[in-house]
Amino acid sequence: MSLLLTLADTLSQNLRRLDSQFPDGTSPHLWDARPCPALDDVRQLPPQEAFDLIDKIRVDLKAVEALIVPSHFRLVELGLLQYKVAALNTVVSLDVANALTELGGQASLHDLAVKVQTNEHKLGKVLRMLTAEYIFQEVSKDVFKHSRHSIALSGSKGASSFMSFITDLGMRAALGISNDLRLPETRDSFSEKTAPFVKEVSKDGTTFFEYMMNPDNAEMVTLANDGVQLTRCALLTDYPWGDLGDATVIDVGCGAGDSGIDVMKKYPRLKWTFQDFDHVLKTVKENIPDELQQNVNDGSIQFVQQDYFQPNASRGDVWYLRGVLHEYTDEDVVKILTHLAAAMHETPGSRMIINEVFVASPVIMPATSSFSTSAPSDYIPRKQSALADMANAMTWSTFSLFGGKERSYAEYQDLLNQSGLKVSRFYRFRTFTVMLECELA
Ligand SMILES: C[S@@+](CC[C@H](N)C(=O)[O-])C[C@H]1O[C@@H](n2cnc3c(N)ncnc32)[C@H](O)[C@@H]1O
Repeated sequence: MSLLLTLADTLSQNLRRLDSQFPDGTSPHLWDARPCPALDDVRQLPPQEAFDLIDKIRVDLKAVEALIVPSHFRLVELGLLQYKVAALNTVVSLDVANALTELGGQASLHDLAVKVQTNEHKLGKVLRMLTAEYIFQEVSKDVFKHSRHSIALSGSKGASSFMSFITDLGMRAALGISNDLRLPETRDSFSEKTAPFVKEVSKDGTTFFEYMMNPDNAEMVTLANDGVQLTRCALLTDYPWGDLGDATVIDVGCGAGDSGIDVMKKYPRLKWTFQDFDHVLKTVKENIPDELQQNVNDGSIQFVQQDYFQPNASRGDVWYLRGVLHEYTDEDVVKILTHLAAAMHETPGSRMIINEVFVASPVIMPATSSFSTSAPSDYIPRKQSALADMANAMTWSTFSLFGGKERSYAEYQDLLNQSGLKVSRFYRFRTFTVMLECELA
């Protein structure tokens, strides 16, 4: 059977299986200007089987595209993707989604252009870049209407602020990636000081972290919080926090402490030690909500100033590192992990949990397989972030702005082994992050 027919059969089967995952009348819609309840609420996750099917279907749909599009068009189209990004950036900065809502959810191009004060012809071209992605829809010539995805850009708490960040500052930083890999002074660097943001955007040595902390750019912190929502529900749901009972979790390099706070709200029996520098802990203390104040008063929540490059003073059952290790070179990661392994020796049975984005291979084709007639979705590796393509894009986004090094499962395994630890379990979340559980070797 040809690859085209294999894909036709596999997609047909998987789409039918996916449809059966949605109870009657809840199958995803596209044209109605409202979110799809089963998929578009960041506070809930689709069932595991539906999530896996969606991942597979997307890989096979890309294969169909790659199969039927001539190489010269395929490559040029990929090279022109910046115009999609620019279109998204334009509708966000002109606030087209809210304008369309105010015009009743459907409007002529003329009325829309008048409302957002731009040129009608250019706006039409921008909108059509997006209707091709089913963001907005053209319902008759030059008449545009909201779709399920464009409605997400409207409202004061819509996706638009995060979109404006990744399509503007993110795009500018991304332009520095090829030079970063090419130039001898940056190609082996994972430092925030040489990150593409510094070279392409700030140009005066200001790092992205310093830029974020500048009170003039206060909106950056809110934006970062919007990004967090893409992974938070999976962090709370796909790791068995409830099985930890009343264990003590040490939140190493806790930052604002938001993930620990959310975990404790859901699992109030847990004891929690926030570790970071004093000035950071001050903010964490301010962030503790009323419902957890009693845990502070009775000592179930503690705040400990701790440099993770020094021997660790705390004792605990679960050592939690979220978004910490990707900031460091391999040598520094081994230093941090070795100190933590020494502390874990003080509490028999303790474990470490590492929450990161893992570098992922969208598809790995064994050279000996009958791949030419199998669907690529049968070759998605499991020990990595799900949504591989999105996960990898996220790693580039982080690197372009902050520097640092996101790693694969095998790379983490190697660093853990060098530090006296070993992987005990792997949790592939229903998002692009994972949890790696480890114990003393
Ligand atoms: C990328 S943030 C991660 C924050 C948090 N875990 C989260 O998930 O949002 C890294 C944190 O590590 C802290 N940090 C940096 N160097 C440190 C060190 N040597 N010892 C302890 N904490 C450190 C920073 O202050 C920052 O809050």
